[in-house]
Formats: sequence, structure tokens, C-alpha cells
Amino acid sequence: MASSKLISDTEQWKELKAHVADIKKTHLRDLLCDDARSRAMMVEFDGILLDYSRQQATLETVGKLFKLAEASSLKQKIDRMYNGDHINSTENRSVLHVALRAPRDAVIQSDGKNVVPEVWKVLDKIKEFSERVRSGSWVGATGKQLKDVVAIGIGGSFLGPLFVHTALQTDPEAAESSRGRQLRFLANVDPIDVARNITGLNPETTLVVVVSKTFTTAETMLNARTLREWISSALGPSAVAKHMVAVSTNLTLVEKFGIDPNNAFAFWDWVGGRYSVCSAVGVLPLSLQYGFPVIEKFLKGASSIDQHVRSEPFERNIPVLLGLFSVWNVSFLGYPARAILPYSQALEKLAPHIQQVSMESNGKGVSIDGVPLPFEAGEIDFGEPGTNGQHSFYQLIHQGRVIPCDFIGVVKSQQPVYLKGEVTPEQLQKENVPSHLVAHKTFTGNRPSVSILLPSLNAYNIGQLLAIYEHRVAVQGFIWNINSFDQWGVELGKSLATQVRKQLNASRTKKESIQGFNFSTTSLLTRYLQASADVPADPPTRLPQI
Ligand SMILES: O=P(O)(O)OC[C@H]1O[C@H](O)[C@H](O)[C@@H](O)[C@@H]1O
Repeated sequence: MASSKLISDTEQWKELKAHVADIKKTHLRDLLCDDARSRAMMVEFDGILLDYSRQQATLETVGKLFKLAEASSLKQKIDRMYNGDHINSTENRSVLHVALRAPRDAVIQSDGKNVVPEVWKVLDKIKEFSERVRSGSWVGATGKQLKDVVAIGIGGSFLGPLFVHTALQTDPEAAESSRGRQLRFLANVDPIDVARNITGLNPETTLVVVVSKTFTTAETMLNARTLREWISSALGPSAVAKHMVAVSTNLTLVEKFGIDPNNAFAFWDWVGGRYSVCSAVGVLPLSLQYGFPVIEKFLKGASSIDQHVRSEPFERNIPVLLGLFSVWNVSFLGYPARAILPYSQALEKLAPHIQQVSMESNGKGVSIDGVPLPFEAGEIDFGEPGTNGQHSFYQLIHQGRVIPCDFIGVVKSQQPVYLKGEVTPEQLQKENVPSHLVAHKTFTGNRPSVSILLPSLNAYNIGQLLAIYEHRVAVQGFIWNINSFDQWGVELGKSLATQVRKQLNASRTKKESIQGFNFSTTSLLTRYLQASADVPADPPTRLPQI
């Protein structure tokens, strides 16, 4: 396929469009009666089971989706990613988060250089540093052991590590190795988040990790200045060297901020923020909390899926199948949303993390060549662990809109996956349901879902789950032929916010009226200025009074 051709112009796309009418005539109830079909729609790899038999699809659909994958050069695109080609073309970068969890002896090149030794240099540094902190050979300014860690970061420098941290709480080894330690995450610019995070913590026993790829993100830098003030006002400015470390690609700005570059942990521009959990972004705070050996298992789990994606034929390739069915649901069946429903409370931060991975990656309006898409790419992700979700939004899923669901179950867990199917008016009549209630109690069923079953929820399986979702999102982007690795929309948001902050500062200091915005924005900013005359627009720090 010529790269400038839109995927929707291919015969394979058109064939799938035409096939939709056949599928709309079928009902899942009937499709599920075919055991051979169901058997063919179950795939197992390294302990993980994917069952996609509850998709509105026949084996013919699957065949057509594989043809679409071929038309979009999916295999070649996956290879190009692993080969370090600059597939993030708008930022002229490789996309190599797979290198972050590659075995020490692997060779993965970016710009002609094997990046794996650099990755392991940082991992070894994290291992050494986290062991020193955990054993008490690295102590705070007053000689006390650093038992608590506050990780400051936002977006990709926050959501993934928080997901892994929350999920690890069910791993017995992680529970044991983190006894007596605390890891907290400070993300929001709202001073309440600072207050919550430092409540109950003593600066003498706290290590602050500032995590920012760019080291310029306004929220993170304000929170970092605030906690630097918290430490230096309690222990003196020289204590910062013992109590603050950083993770960034921008080591110059780290040093300028006042953190010793020896206490900075690097990563690289070929790691997208939302794909950075396996870099020092996640590995440093998580190793401080759980010890490096636990986190190494998490990296191994992710690496196992990386190898699977690259080498497994599409028929048995879990992220490829998931990606293809997401495209089928969004672009062909017209279901724009997806619910992520893990039946484990420890996975409560999976959906928030995947929201960023998926929506920031694939929420695009043009093809990778800049051609406006004649179809909508990306999907709306949301979710909540079962059974909480059942008592919240499942009504809409059962009887309102059709929302394809990801059910994630853990075999060694107390909570079975709960799947409610179809209830027909005939059944209800047989049960003597009053006639005026029959319509309300009818479930038409035919709601598509996939089930992903994990053997248990330990560090290794959490790594697998993370990598499955990361690759699934990339597969979707490869099929839609968009750039899943840039985020110009968010960059625009950041620059608009800077303009607003500049205006607020100018209006406060020079008493100028708000200018350069439309009527609505001007009115809102003016009102805010009037109501908050005593609050600086760009405060140097936000240390709450507690
Ligand atoms: O890690 P940082 O440079 O502070 O960036 C934090 C976040 O900023 C923006 O929102 C980007 O769109 C995200 O992808 C990024 O994760």
C-alpha cells in the first residue's frame, strides 16, 4: 500500500464495510452455539488466555480483519518499530519502549546505536540506589532512614507507575518487601493534592522523586518547588541533595533546578511519556518501594509480550487480535467507546492509565502523512473494577448503548467474572413478570466483549497486562495509519495554558485588562481575577498550611 493512501480506500476496508450487514443480521446468542467457532476464538500465551468469542464476528470476519492487517502493512510497521526506525515521524523519533524491558544481551538499535546497554546502565544505577535507600546506607540529612517516597509527576510520568503500584499490592512478595515503607504520588496542581501527600510525612524520612520527561511541565515544576521548600524550610537548603532525586530526559534542567546530576536517572526521547512506565519513570519509585528484584519480574512480564507480538502469527497474537477487534468495533460496527472492567480491585488504576495510553495515542484526525481522516480514529476508554462498576454504569451497557467491554479476570482471585447475557420477553412472560414491566426487564444481549484471564496478579502478570494494552493501542494506530506516538493536541493545550498564565500575571502586576481572547474567555478570566485578587497567578510554591 502506498503510504499516502488512506486505509479506508483499500479493497480490504471496503470488504469489511460490506460485511457489516451480514454481521448485523446475526446474534451473539447464535454465534456462541458454535463450539468450533468459540474454540478458534481462544488464544493462550504464557499463562494468559484471550477469549474473543463474544465479539460480533464470525471466522469470516476474522479472516477479513487479517487481510486488513496485511493491507495496512501491520507486520512491517511492527518490525519498523522494533528496528528503531523513526516511526514517530512528526517528532522524528524512534519508538522503543520495548528496549526498556529487553534482556541485557538483546540488541535494539536507534540511530545506528544499540540502546540496550544504556537501558541497563540506568537499571543497574536504580538497583544500586534503591538498595542503598532501602538498606539505610543512604540516609537523610539528619541521619534518619528514608522510609517514604513522594513521586511528583503528571500524565505519563504518573499514571502508569500509579497503576503498577496499585496492582502490586496483591503480590505477596511485593507486600512483604514494601513492609514499613510508603510510596505516594503527587500529580495535581491543586494545593489539596500537596496537602494530602505530605500529611503524616516527616521531611527527615522522606525522599522526593521528581519525574518529568521534559522537566518543564508546569504542574510538576510547581509541585517540585513546593516540596523543595517543604524540605529546605524544615532541614535547611543543603538537605535537598539528600532528599530529592529526579527522573528526566533533560538532565540540564534537572541540574538547574538544584538536583545533583549524579542523583538523576535518565531516559531517552525514544520513550513516549505514556509508554515510559518501564523506564526510570516507573522503575525508580517502584524499586524504592518494592525492591528492584520485584520490579525486574514486572519488566520480564512486559518483555515476554514484546517477544510474542513480534514473532507470533497474527492468528495467535493477543495484542494484534485485540487491536484488530477494536478497529472492527470502532470503525465498522460504529461503537466508539470501550469499557475496561477488571474484576480485581488492585487493577483500579488500569483504566485511568489506559485512557492516556489509548486516547492520547490514537485520538488523531489525520493520517501519518497529514491527510484528514474520512473516519474517526481512536476510542473513548473508561472503566472501573467489577463489581463496583456493576452498581454504577453497567445499566447503560446492558440496555442503553452498545459498549464493547474488556473483562479482565484473575484466576487466583476471589471474584469470578460476572457476565450477564440476554433475557427475552418470552422468558419474562414465563416467569409471570407483569406485562407493563416486560420491556424494561428485557435484555437484548448481543453486547460484544473480550475476556482476558490472567493466572494471578503478580509483578510478572502485571507487566504482561501493561504490554498487551500498549501493543494493542499501537496495532490500532498502525491499522488506522495514524501516528500513535505524538500528542500535538496536548502540546496546544500546554501553550494555551501558558498564554493564559502570562495574561493573568500581566493583568495582576500591570493592572492591564485581559486582551487577545474571545468574549467568553475574557469574561471568565476577568471574573477569576476579580475573585482571586490576592492569589498570585504563577506562584513560586504552594506549601499548604497544615
Ligand atoms: O513527563 P512530562 O514531560 O512532565 O510530561 C507529562 C505529560 O505532559 C503532557 O500532558 C503530555 O501530553 C504527556 O504525554 C506527558 O506524559
